[in-house]
Amino acid sequence: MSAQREMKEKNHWKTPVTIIITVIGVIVIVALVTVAVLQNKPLLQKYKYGIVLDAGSSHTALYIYKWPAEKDNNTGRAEQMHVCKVKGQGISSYAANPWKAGESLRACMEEAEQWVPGKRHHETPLYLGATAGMRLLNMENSTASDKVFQAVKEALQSSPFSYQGARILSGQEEGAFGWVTVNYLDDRLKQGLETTGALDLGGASTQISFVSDNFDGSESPSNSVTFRLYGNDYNLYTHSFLCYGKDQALRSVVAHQTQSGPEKILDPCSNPGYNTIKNYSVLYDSPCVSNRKPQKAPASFHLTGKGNFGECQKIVRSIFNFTNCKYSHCSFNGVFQPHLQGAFGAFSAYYFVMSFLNLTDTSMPLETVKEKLTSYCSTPWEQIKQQHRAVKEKYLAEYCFSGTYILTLLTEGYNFTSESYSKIKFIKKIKGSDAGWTLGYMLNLTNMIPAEAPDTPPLPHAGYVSIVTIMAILLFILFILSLRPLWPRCSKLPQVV
Ligand SMILES: Nc1ccn([C@@H]2O[C@H](COP(=O)(O)OP(=O)(O)OP(=O)(O)O)[C@@H](O)[C@H]2O)c(=O)n1
Ligand SMILES: [Ca+2]
Repeated sequence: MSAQREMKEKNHWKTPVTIIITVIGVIVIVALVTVAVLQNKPLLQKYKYGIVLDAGSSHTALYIYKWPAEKDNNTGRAEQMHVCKVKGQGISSYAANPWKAGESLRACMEEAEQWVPGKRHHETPLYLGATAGMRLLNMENSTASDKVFQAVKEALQSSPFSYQGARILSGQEEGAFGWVTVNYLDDRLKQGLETTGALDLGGASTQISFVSDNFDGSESPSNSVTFRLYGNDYNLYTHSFLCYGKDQALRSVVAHQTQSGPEKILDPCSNPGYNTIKNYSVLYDSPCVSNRKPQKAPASFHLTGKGNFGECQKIVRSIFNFTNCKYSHCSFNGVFQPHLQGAFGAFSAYYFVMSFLNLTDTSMPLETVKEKLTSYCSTPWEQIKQQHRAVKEKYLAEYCFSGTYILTLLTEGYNFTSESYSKIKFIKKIKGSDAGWTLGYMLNLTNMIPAEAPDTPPLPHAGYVSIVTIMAILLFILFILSLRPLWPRCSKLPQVV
């Protein structure tokens, strides 16, 4: 008897009504989950591209960036895809042959055509930003600078990309966009984290940019740049020192030693045994030193290395003016600077020089840094050349000066102490992209960093799909239960009390 009842109870699950309900239910669940998955599935990754040419004083580099094409992809970050170093010197060096400045860019422009997919060429923005080399040329000879720009524009316009302009960046822009790059790549902006300061050392100018709690811009408005990024307000302190890039600073240091127009100098910033002949007119052919050209001087002078860090530092110090500060605090040359705050990323020549000298470890006490520089500077030139055969002689000859200059600029110019010095990181790249102003410049011009934080979906995609699936199954079970009165013989089922 009980076996018979059991059979019947089992059989009622096979009645047509229940079978139809089950089939419809399964179809509904499958449909719901499919819609949820398809609707929210990230589309096949497509990329957009952007190109920025960094026309620096010593060289030009072409950067290609790429980022996921979907606008609402909040996880996508623009990243460097490729960099092409333009052969030869910076565009300002072509003042006498402007068309050559345009020609010099062609090889990298052709390389860029290979990197960016053909169908994206016409929609890929192309920018050129020139920095301190062109600022100086523009000051010295604006006609020549205009001609260089004309040649450069023609070369860029003849490419298949969407040319958006070529211009000289102001020092503030150069500093601020370097800061944006560093903090964007570190994801500090999106997450509203404490920001990292940016230290950029170029050939002709140097920039310092950081956020300081006791800087609101009122004391020196020209050093203030404000941003609203991802819903956060930033009041950035930034300053660019023209003529304090490494090449122009070296000019000043040599100019300091040639004020009387001598035929030979014993230079403490060059290694012992280093010998070269320098031309007076070449040395003084820069607005950074031209007003100091000795009245009476031969055509050239002999420079012989002495290799003495202490003496070199004395001369380096002399190119900074530490008197006359009309503000509460100054760095040098009467320029306002608030108290240093937080961590700093130091890139471009800071990195080239300090990595060559094995001095990127900033936990090293400043005294040890000095000792290492003292030892490097006093190493004979022949020995240096033998130890670094792969390094260009031009760079090699300058590392004693460059190391001394960097240490002096940081500790005496910007007032980094042993404690704050340890918060500097000498960096070249962050997550595969070069630190520098170019990425920040492009992000700004393409409006890629929103002022307000984008609305993020409350759930990640997988969580969303799981919840929809569970809900659909629950709804189905409830639906089945609600049909209980229709179940044949259900009323005869034993009641659970
Ligand atoms: N491996 C390298 C590459 C470059 N340099 C030197 O580093 C300095 C700065 O280079 P860079 O940052 O590229 O300067 P620019 O952008 O050309 O100059 P600026 O920003 O002032 O326009 C130059 O003196 C260059 O000779 C170096 O010592 N070692
Ligand atoms: Ca630069």
